Amino acid sequence: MSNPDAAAELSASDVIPENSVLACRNLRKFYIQGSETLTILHDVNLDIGSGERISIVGPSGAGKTTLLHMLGGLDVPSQGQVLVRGRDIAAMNDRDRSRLRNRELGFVYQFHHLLNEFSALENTAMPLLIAGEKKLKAFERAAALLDRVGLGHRLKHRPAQLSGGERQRVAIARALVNEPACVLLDEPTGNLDGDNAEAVQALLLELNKELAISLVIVTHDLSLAGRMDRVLNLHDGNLHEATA
Ligand SMILES: Nc1ncnc2c1ncn2[C@@H]1O[C@H](COP(=O)(O)OP(=O)(O)OP(=O)(O)O)[C@@H](O)[C@H]1O
Repeated sequence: MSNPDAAAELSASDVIPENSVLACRNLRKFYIQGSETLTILHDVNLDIGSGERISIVGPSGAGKTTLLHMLGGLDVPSQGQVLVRGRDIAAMNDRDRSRLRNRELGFVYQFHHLLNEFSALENTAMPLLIAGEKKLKAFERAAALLDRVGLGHRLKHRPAQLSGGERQRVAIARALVNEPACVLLDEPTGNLDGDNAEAVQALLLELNKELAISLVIVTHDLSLAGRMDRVLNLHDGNLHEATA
């Protein structure tokens, strides 16, 4: 039975909403450099609901990528919790963290990070193959997703044989292939020209609607940021709702 006194001691920020796919509580990140402590994130609290789209903006060096890496379990916080569907990814061992990351999260970076020696199809199927899915099923699902992002005619092309916009669409297909709850994107349009950036933005919004996948986008592109449900500004190590 739950203890009502213990529950009363919880502050509002301790409560994780029921539809939370990704949350952090009292997140801090600092680096010790000699006798100095460089604090990047002071006390960040965040809740991302199912299908919700948020963008994180802020000046260069504010700690946006640091925060994204922490939310995705790619880096560990100095203090605080990162909760993926209510489970603290920061407190897990490497193996459990990788598993949870592979199952629940997808990643898209400014530079596509595709493997040059593999085709678009193989790159897209990779997270499923790593998770132990059978080859045939992994390739079927990857082909369907590549078709969905408009690259059904480029399955066998390697990254060097694709345009920048096409490479980014492969990276998006790869991020979605394991049907994650949330995709974390770091400047997904930062390396694209206007038309390609616009096409990738539109694609992300369509996929978010279709698949109810939450999106967390770090960007300097205010047009992309403005198309999210919430825009959060990272400033002086804290997140603030940006006012329109
Ligand atoms: N390993 C490290 N040791 C010390 N300082 C670090 C380390 N990694 C990052 N930093 C510092 O943390 C700060 C935040 O970096 P981060 O890349 O998160 O910023 P950002 O907001 O994403 O910047 P940009 O918009 O330019 O990409 C920077 O000042 C950086 O120098």
